[in-house]
Order: sequence, then structure tokens, then C-alpha cells
Amino acid sequence: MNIQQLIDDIAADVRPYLAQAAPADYIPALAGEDPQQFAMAVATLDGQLYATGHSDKRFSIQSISKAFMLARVLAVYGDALWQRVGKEPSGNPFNSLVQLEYEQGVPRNPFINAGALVVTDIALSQIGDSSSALRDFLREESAQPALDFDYVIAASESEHGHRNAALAHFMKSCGNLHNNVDQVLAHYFRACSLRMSVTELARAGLFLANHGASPVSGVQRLTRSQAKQINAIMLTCGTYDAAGEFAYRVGLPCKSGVGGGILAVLPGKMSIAVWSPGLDSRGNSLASLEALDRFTTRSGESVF
Ligand SMILES: NC(=O)CC[C@H](N)C(=O)O
Repeated sequence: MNIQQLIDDIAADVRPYLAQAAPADYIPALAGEDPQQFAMAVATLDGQLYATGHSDKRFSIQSISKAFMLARVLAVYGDALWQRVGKEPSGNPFNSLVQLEYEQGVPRNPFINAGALVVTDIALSQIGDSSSALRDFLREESAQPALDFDYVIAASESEHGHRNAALAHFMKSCGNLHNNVDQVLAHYFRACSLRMSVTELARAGLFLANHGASPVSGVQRLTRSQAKQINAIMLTCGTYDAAGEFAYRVGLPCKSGVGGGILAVLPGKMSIAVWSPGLDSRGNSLASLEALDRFTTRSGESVF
């Protein structure tokens, strides 16, 4: 398979979709991204890196940070995590409040916002400065020491983050947040604001493709079994209430973010990152989904 040719063709094919979607506007600092941008990168376990489009442009990774934060917390805290958050698909939007009250403040999974707030809370208790630890982790895993937060985006989200604050306060009232609510929210928003390019993201995802062992840093980040667990949760919950459609069309564990990025993992082979800021109605990048669908369909590669 000629991966470079394939992703160049895909970049051309998805161009019509770029005009059909708009960036997230509930975080005002994200709304200004030009929706005509598209980038895709593939990092393989045999050390190759392929890229097309605006592949050096850094964007806000938003909820893709949830996959890395979960990896950090699972590594240090282990299965005790699952007493505080579930691992079932929610079937609801990522910022939904309604299920949380029925289920006594225990979020369905770590990839909806409520679940990520709990994971952040555990990270604060176990690791300390959870957002800086995540930034340092991603600097190592992308071999890019200059990666950083976007403080403007973090502040914009903090100012408008009333839903996340509602989720966090509700969970605090149920006893499922142990740290100060404002502190948890600040670390969560900062982690979401991290800026990375698709090439950096594809490289950073390689430890998930390589059964927990990072070919970039040389560190065993997760056990083989934990890497399988995270990939499984990405497949079933990583794209919220579109996880069924992603499994059907793409057939890879994926984690999306409202910045327009999606990280996809083909265990044993490669990590793929796609970015285009325009979102569909469920908060996933429209062109990135189209690109991943074409990638697995044309290459015949998927977990199925
Ligand atoms: N799906 C997302 O990327 C959501 C992340 C965003 N920071 C939020 O909390 O709303």
C-alpha cells in the first residue's frame, strides 16, 4: 500500500466537505478557525511518517486529551479507576447532564466530559499537577519539547464553561470529585487547550498502537492489557453518540475533539491523526470522519 498516495488522494476527495461544516462556537476562541483547513498524518510502527495538507499547523486537541489523560491515570491508579467512572457508551452528547443524575454522579465512561472530569480529579490526587504532567507526557511522546497549552482557549472555555461547571458541581455533591471543583475545571480546560499538529498527534498515539510500549520515548507506558482496554473504550465511546457510526464506517478506535481533530489507532500497525475544524451535529469533525472512512475502506485495514 502506498500510504502517501492514499492520503494525498483522500485530502483531495474530502475537499467538498470542508465547506459543509463550521467550527465549534460554544468555545468562542475556537470559532475563528478557518474551516477550509485539512490535514492528515500516519505514523507507522516501522518508523515511517506520512503527512498531507496543513500537517504542521497546531490546533487545539480538546477531547483527544481525554485519551492521554486516561492512559496516565490507568497507568498509576489501575483498575480502582472503574469504581469512579464506568466504561459503557453513553449514547448521549459529550456534555449531557441528564444521565448523570439518574446514575448518582458516576459518569458512563471516561470520554464524556463528566468522566474526564473524574479522571482529572484522580490525576490531581495521584499525580499532582495533572495538566502539566499531561503536557510533559505529550512533549515526550511527540518528541516536541515546545508543545504547550493555549491559554487564550483555556480562558475562553473557562469563561463559557457553565455546563462543565454544572457537571463538576453535581459530581462533587455526590462525593465523586475529591478536589476543589474550580481546580479540577482549570486543569481539565488547560489539558483540552493543548495545541498539537497531526504529525505530533500521530506520533504521540504510537504507544496505543504498540500495545503500550512507546517507540518514540522507549518507555512502556501501559501494560499490553491496559493498551487494549483504552483502545476498546476509544472504539465504543471515543466519538460519543456517533461511536456506532464510527465503528461501522471507520472500524478503528478513535478519539475526537471539538477542535476538529481525531486520533485513530490500528493496533500492531499505525496511528493516524486527522484534522479539519468543521464539525458535524455530534461534535466530530465532518471531513476527518470522511477521511478515516476512505482510509480504512480503500486500504482494507481496520480492527475488523
Ligand atoms: N468534545 C470535546 O472536545 C469537548 C471538550 C471541550 N473542552 C468541552 O469540555 O466542552
